[in-house]
Amino acid sequence: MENRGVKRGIVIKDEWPGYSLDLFTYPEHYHHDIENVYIPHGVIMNRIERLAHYIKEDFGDNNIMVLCVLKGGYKFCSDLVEFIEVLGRNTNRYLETRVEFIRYKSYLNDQSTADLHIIGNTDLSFLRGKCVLVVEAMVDTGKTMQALLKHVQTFEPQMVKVAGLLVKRVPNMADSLTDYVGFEIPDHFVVGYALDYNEYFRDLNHICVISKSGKMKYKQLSSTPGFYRLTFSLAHKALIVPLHLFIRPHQRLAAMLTRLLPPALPWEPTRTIVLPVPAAEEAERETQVPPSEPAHPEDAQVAVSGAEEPADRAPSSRLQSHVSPGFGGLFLGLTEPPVDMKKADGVD
Ligand SMILES: O=P(O)(O)OC[C@H]1O[C@H](OP(=O)(O)OP(=O)(O)O)[C@H](O)[C@@H]1O
Ligand SMILES: Nc1nc2[nH]cnc2c(=O)[nH]1
Repeated sequence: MENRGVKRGIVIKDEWPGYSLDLFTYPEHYHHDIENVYIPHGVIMNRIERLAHYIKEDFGDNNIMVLCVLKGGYKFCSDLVEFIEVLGRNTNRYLETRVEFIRYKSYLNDQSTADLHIIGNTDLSFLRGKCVLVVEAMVDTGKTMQALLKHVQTFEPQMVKVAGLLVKRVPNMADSLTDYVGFEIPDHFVVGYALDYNEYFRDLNHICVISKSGKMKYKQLSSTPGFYRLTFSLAHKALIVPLHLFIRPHQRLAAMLTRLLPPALPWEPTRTIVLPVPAAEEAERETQVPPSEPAHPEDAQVAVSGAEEPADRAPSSRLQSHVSPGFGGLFLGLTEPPVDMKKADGVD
């Protein structure tokens, strides 16, 4: 099979207006949140089938170690692997596929942030000596893919290829990172087919351009501005350390004073605490690349803005919101969770 079009994929021109929403079915609740159907689900599927052919040709008789980049890549990966397996069943050359996952996160709203996190297991030693296919839904600035490929190479795989469903046409475009491209698209923020905007729209089957009102509706405010956060954190440390040393032995007095003092400061940076991760869940621990702040910004956003917490987050990240110890507790260094939370977590 001729591999023309595989490096750039189907090139969608800047002028492409997408299809009118009236022509397709989609979840009704997103009616005002998307501009158009940019790439219909059927077209996505057919393109993926074609990519499966290219990949099968290139990998020859080598088994494929698939590394799926979550969360955005989960639908693409699932459909791509399915097509590769179907091809295998219909020929006398069946390739074994094994699928592993890695989760990267860097976007808040429609902006790439300075914090690029690997969430979960960072040990990819299962890649050693293997023919690896990295599967990613979107290559935009290329920051995620560059970091991932650097990390992957440290585990000395035999070969690494990258399948990107969408590659964005932006200045300093990252097209050299991908070997198999579904579509090259203009610089629009697209959602659907597992691509999200603050965790919304992953359940949309088509790829669509998000509307202005959709952005407004699901926007998350950045947590306390950096300046206040830094000042607060320094002041907090300067006061807490000496106070903690003196008052900590008098727990009862401290608790009583806490009840008398006013609740949290209006600009308190976070109402989220990180619970200790039990040994069995150690593999779920969160790591940052490069190391910066310990908590995931997304989690702070949700807690501060009071937005609905995505259902999938709480159990995996072991983060739970609770009413903070407030002004008094802050200055007295009381950071234990309230009684009801301790019960919920089985702490005596
Ligand atoms: O090329 P880049 O500019 O780095 O952007 C690409 C990344 O952005 C999205 O992930 P996101 O950080 O939103 O996390 P998610 O996959 O969990 O939605 C997408 O799924 C890619 O992984
Ligand atoms: N959902 C979504 N995530 C992205 N990450 C980088 N670019 C995009 C985009 O256009 N849409």
